[in-house]
Amino acid sequence: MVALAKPAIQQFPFTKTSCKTSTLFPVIPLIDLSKPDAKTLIIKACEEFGFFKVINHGVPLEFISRLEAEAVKFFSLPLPEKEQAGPPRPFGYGNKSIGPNGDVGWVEYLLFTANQESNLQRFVSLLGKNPEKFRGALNDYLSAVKKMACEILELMADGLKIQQRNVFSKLLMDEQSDSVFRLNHYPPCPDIQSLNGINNNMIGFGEHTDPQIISVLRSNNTSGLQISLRDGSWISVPPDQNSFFINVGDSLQVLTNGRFKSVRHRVLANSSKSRVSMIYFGGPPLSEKIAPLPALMKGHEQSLYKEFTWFEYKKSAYSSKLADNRLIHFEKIVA
Ligand SMILES: C=C1C[C@]23C[C@@]1(O)CC[C@H]2[C@@]12CC[C@H](O)[C@@](C)(C(=O)O1)[C@H]2[C@@H]3C(=O)O
Ligand SMILES: O=C(O)CCC(=O)C(=O)O
Ligand SMILES: [Fe+2]
Repeated sequence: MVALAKPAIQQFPFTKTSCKTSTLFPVIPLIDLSKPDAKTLIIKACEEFGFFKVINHGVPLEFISRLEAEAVKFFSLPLPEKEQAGPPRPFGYGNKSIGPNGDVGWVEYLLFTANQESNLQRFVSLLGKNPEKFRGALNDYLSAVKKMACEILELMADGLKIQQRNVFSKLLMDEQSDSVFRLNHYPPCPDIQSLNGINNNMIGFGEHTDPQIISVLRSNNTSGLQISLRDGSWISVPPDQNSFFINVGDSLQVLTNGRFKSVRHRVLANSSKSRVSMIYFGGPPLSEKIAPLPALMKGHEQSLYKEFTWFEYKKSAYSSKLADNRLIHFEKIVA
């Protein structure tokens, strides 16, 4: 008997619209970095959502549009040309396959190290006709976004009443910081409305938490990003091309002994518009011990986590599937 191959589109994961979605529409916390109440609101947002939107961020809009234009130019190249910049392990072009463990999404992407000195030498020359332009746009964007991420981390330390203001930001500022940058392109998804007579949403990027300390996300004006609330329901994040969205990562959850929660998020493909996003994942040096900060431990408070380095966490993360709860292996069993 000849087995019929599934139509290509059915090999992708879907969510049905009947999936639990929130009916209360809580508003995504909005932080104006120029206002004095920013640090208090950031703490509240990190505790309640692990996610917030930032305005008055200081990143020149010209840096954003220049990098977006370079990304769009690259993703418009014929597939064989883009594939010359792959595979994405550890850095380069990837298409549909996400990570090393069989996850797939309706997405193509470029992964870079965010360490600008070592960046790009190897594959920048493959990034289209004018790699210098790409490199310049990337470096300007990365410097400005890293500065903003550090400012936010310092406001967090301040808001948590930690004396050492740079306790988090120094991890990103370290020359050995293991930070990553990603450009994602979600092409418009073919019409899948009527598959099986149910409303389906194609998964662009499956649900997950980010393993690092902090992620700084910017997208064009196409919707798709959703975050999961504490009750497990999903809410859509209205896109805003002039703002940034901040995710608490797993490592920040541990550094705050669970006071901040890393946010579960995903991207649904859009049926008519393409989405382009750029995300800076601020991570510590590989040798850094990730453990609750002593300054945050009250009285006899115990660490909720076993001791580990970022290298150990990353190794474990990269052997997991996208949707897995990666922190569970590092939680202490408290009697
Ligand atoms: C399935 C995977 C992709 C990922 C590595 C992993 O094994 C689990 C974590 C994933 C993630 C999510 C946030 C970032 O996009 C990313 C670059 C990261 O650091 O962890 C991806 C990894 C990836 O795409 O390689
Ligand atoms: O592309 C997006 O908007 C989010 C992607 C994401 O969560 C990731 O790359 O880790
Ligand atoms: Fe993510």
